[in-house]
Amino acid sequence: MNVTDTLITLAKQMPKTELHLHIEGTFEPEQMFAIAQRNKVELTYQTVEALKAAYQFNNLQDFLDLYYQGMSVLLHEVDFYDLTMAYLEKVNDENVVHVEIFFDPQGHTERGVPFDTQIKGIYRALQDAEKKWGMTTRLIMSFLRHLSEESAFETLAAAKPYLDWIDGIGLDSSELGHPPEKFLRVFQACKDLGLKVTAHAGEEGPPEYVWQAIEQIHVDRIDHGNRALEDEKLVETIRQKNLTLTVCPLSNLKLCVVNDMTHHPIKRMLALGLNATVNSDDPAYFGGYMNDNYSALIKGTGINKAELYQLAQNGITGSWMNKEQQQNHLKTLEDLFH
Ligand code: HPA
Ligand SMILES: [Zn+2]
Repeated sequence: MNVTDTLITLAKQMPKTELHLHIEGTFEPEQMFAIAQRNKVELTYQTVEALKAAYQFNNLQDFLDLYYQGMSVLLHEVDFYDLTMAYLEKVNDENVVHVEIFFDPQGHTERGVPFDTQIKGIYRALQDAEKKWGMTTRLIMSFLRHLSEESAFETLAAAKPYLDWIDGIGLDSSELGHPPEKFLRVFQACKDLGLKVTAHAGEEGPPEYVWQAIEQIHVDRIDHGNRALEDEKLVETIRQKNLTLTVCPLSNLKLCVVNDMTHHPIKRMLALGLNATVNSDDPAYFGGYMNDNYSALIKGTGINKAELYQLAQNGITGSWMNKEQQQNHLKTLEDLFH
């Protein structure tokens, strides 16, 4: 076997964590059509093939328009359960041992689907995965940044009875024009409740948005963070604070954040001492789950064995699983690599 194939095999075998995954972005067209039919909802696209053909994006907004359209067929608790379970089954087969899943409550409450319906379906699937496979899971409620801070506060109020099920808060959707500082007060309220905090920053938005996420929102993690590399002082700050970046290679390619996988900055991030991790973001839309993301990086950027090991380690140490579980997975990883 050549070096590339050996590394791809190793990437498949190693215990992996997924820290940046939107559950609504795992909606495979086949399942979307099946649930649409079950719920008697009309989709804009008539066939699975026509829908798949539309997955050509020039930027984040192009994708989001389809993403919100797709999730509109989710109406009942069982729909959220089925969606989540289908994803968990897939990644369990890929040796993913721990997942931290975002969901976008406002994408559903805005259409009249109650918060309770969504979270009950998602959480039941997470619990079943823990029972069935020993996978560990965390749930991250994300605010849509194109909506108001008031709407985020309403979402937090709806979540209050379920705080035991929610581990962290995220910030996603259209980044440009919606800086983190717009959500300063609501994130402070989340912190006061003891929730972890993360935010998408520096995917399309400027380094200034990453600064705001760190200095105003006081994030525990940064989702994407690609454009932080444009600012040396920011890189130094991220390193000093030991913040993890949840990087999404195939997403970056599909949304034209990078124009070619050979130009992906993940090797540079590692060389700069940043805690970069590999994640799939919205795998049904971007052409692949965890193993596909690792394969694409290995083929495109030529990451070596030491870098692959570092990425997997960062995924474990940057996760919100408990320390004992981290130690166990780090040991398994070490045994596999040495
Ligand atoms: O990649 C993303 N960026 C911002 N918002 C999102 N919502 C789902 N995926 C994304
Ligand atoms: Zn994302």
